[in-house]
Amino acid sequence: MVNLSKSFTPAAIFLGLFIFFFSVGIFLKKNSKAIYQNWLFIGSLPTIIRNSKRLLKGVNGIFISLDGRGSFFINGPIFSKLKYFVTCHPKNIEYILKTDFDNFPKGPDFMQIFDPLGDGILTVDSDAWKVLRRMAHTAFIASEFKDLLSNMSRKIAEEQLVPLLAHVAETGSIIDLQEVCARFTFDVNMNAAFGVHENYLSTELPSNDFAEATEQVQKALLYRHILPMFLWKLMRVFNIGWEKETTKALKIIDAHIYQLISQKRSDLFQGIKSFDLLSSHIKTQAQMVSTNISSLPTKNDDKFLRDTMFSLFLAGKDALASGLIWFFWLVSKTPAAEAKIFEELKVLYSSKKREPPQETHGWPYVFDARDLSELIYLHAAICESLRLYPPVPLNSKTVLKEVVLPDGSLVKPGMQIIISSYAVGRMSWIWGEDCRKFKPERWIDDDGRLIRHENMSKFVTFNLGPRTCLGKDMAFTQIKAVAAAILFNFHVEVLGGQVIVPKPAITLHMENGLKVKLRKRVIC
Ligand code: HEM
Repeated sequence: MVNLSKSFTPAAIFLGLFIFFFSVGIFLKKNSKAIYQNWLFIGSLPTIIRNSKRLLKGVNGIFISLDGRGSFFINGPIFSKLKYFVTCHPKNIEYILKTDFDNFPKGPDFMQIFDPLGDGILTVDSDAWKVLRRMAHTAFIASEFKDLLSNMSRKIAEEQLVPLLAHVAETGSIIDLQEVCARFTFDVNMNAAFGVHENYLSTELPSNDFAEATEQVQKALLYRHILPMFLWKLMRVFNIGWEKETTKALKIIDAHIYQLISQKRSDLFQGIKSFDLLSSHIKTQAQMVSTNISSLPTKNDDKFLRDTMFSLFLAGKDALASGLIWFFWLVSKTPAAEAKIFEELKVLYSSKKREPPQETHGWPYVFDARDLSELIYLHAAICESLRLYPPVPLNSKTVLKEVVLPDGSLVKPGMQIIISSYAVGRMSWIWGEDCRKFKPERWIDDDGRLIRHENMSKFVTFNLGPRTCLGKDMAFTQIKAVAAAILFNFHVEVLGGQVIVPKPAITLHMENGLKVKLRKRVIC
């Protein structure tokens, strides 16, 4: 079994500062009864650092103790800019993400933390974002792109995923399903973004420099969120710790992406047709430049394409892998839900079997993603798992103008707003007393139709408003394809005794992976 998560050691400078700040904090403790501790001078830095591994549960615990208030403030050190307003209140969230959208940009600090992504769609605000959003939207809604996605997910499931899992089942070995999902989404997103097939998911579980460099960058992004900016910038200047590793990783990433752009330009020049996101962006960029529609970020240079494509690639890859792994875990713990998903797939399988011309439907059977789009219970189960384990559990915004939010909280310029989608799904006053239960039925009405909580502010997994996730349809297509390929062909047995906890990261992964054994299913 390959384990991609290499250990990550914070630099000594960080430890030294932490011990110093923590001791001073004990001495100057302001309010020992506070649920979360705010220390004079150093604010909540020790608490944040100490709890960084359990940040989500910690924040969730605070919300539970606030008994329906849904918001709280938390201070950073006075010498830093860390002043947070944390909320899971649906009305606040709707106001911030939708109603008063322009007042809550991501802000310059976000851009600095995420500078490995350059001026891509995930980092920029205002006019620059609008141009990128338009370009990406054009690419995502193209029917050729949608076809590319369903054909490719079927191909990867048929030629890589199922053969790998069949091998695991035959040999009786144990596999980390989280790693399998990560490799699947890497291949899918390389195809979708760049139109290339890396074969990262294959029986040999090969290494891949680009995949590993990407993972390194994501780790750095997490620590940049936790530490004061001056500290990680200092580490970058002195080229130490994870900043040193990040610089190395970025060289690998840049070299690979620039090579892919150059190859794509040459293919397009030769008239070779492709419908991936890079091809679409190269074409739109050329049109915009030639018609002078906008000179903003659409300069005809490769740096623009590098930033755009790396951002799109990252936006999809990790969220998708995270969505998949929590889904499998929740389903494995809920046999009744698993049985209903299987029954639904069996009905679909039988209807396909009757269709002329007869195909050879022996084991394994891989569904066409387009056929899966109508399955109600599967869709509901995916929504339910995304509610409990939103792949992007925290979202941050800044404040331009002082404003009173719907719950009465006053937020001021300079404050950082943290929206906890993780907590939204776990509050009884939002989702009812059984909010912690995995219950796909809550998404289905009495007539057996899907309830579209997706459009309401209590389901913020894909964001709300103008910056709603552009890959939502793609996410459902891919999760359904993998769920059907695995659950229809295999019994998944999650090994007992595993500690399943979220890993500290920007996206919600499992700290220790998910070790499983597989058995072939008999389909009759
Ligand atoms: C289960 C899977 C996914 C979830 C839960 C998810 C969730 C989100 C969330 C919460 C945001 C807002 C982030 C922010 O404002 O900082 C976002 C933005 C975005 N997502 Fe997804 N995402 C998923 C999959 C995908 C996929 C497969 C793609 C395809 C590339 C994608 C593309 C994007 C893009 C381009 C944005 C930026 C939108 C903008 O700022 O205008 N996402 N997503």
